Amino acid sequence: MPAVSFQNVSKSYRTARGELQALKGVSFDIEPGEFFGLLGPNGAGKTTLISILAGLARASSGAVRVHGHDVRQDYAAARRHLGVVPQELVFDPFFSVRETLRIQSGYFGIRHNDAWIDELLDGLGLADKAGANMRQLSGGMKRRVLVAQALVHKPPVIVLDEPTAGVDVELRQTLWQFVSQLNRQGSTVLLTTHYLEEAEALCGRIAMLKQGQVVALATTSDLLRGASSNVLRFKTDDALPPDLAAQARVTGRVVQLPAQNALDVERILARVREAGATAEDIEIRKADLEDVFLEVMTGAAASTAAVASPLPTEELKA
Ligand SMILES: Nc1ncnc2c1ncn2[C@@H]1O[C@H](COP(=O)(O)OP(=O)(O)OP(=O)(O)O)[C@@H](O)[C@H]1O
Repeated sequence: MPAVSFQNVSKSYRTARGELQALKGVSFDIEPGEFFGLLGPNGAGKTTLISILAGLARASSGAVRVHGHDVRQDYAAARRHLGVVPQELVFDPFFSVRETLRIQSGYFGIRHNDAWIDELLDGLGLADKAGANMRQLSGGMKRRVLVAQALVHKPPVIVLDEPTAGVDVELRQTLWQFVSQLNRQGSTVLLTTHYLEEAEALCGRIAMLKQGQVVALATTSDLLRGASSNVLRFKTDDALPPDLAAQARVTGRVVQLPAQNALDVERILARVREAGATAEDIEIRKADLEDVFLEVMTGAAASTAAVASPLPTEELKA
């Protein structure tokens, strides 16, 4: 039985400008023990999908199950199997860290949870803050408590919605060490993030959402293999010819272009020279998840076999 199952999930919102379809028939399963990444640009529908999974929003149609429990018909059982770390920090400022975690345990009917609470505090680098009031904690510390709070009932499925947005390197490392350890011990992890480096390092399988639809669903290594295998990187102050500009990832002076082989590299550099531009600091590197993501989002990867797409190519290009 899958740990999480999304079956043909659609969601529309009524807005002042009419109906907005945030999710359009999303289907995929996450198996127990997977570290699964859900990626997509702003507005793709990631938070909507997670809100439906957590029972905070209702799907317009389709079904979502957690360890076989329907999130609507069998809400309490589904919720018990889930530990959701939300994006936003909301706490009662008057309780201490330990009290906050005891209260949360109480919501799940768990008493005498201090041994596990201590393990959580230790694992998340919060041991010396157990007695501190929530209002005395820094933003990063509060975020750690949010993670601990989601895990008080030892849920088999951990859902992290952009847990590292705006947090420092130390917290990221603590968080990933702890979550990876829980994953190695059998927990299923569903992660949404805009940090593609983190997703590449952590996730075994990835789904990419675009405008409410799954446009790629494959193991991380298959996604990387399916991408243009190399990237040509150089710096320039000059304008690129329009055909190259359309494919390029440009950050300030740095231009990055997919290049399969040496012939591609020569062809691109010749085109740059012909356009009267000068390329400096030329490098060739292996494609990473960010390159794959950009290829998928611009439709270029729709034809690559390794990107197991549930949609026909025509739909992807539309
Ligand atoms: N309560 C709501 N009412 C109306 N429209 C909404 C509501 N919540 C989300 N949307 C719209 O649904 C679409 C999907 O939004 P969602 O927040 O799920 O995207 P996301 O992938 O999580 O984006 P981000 O990366 O910015 O968090 C967007 O167009 C958004 O404006």
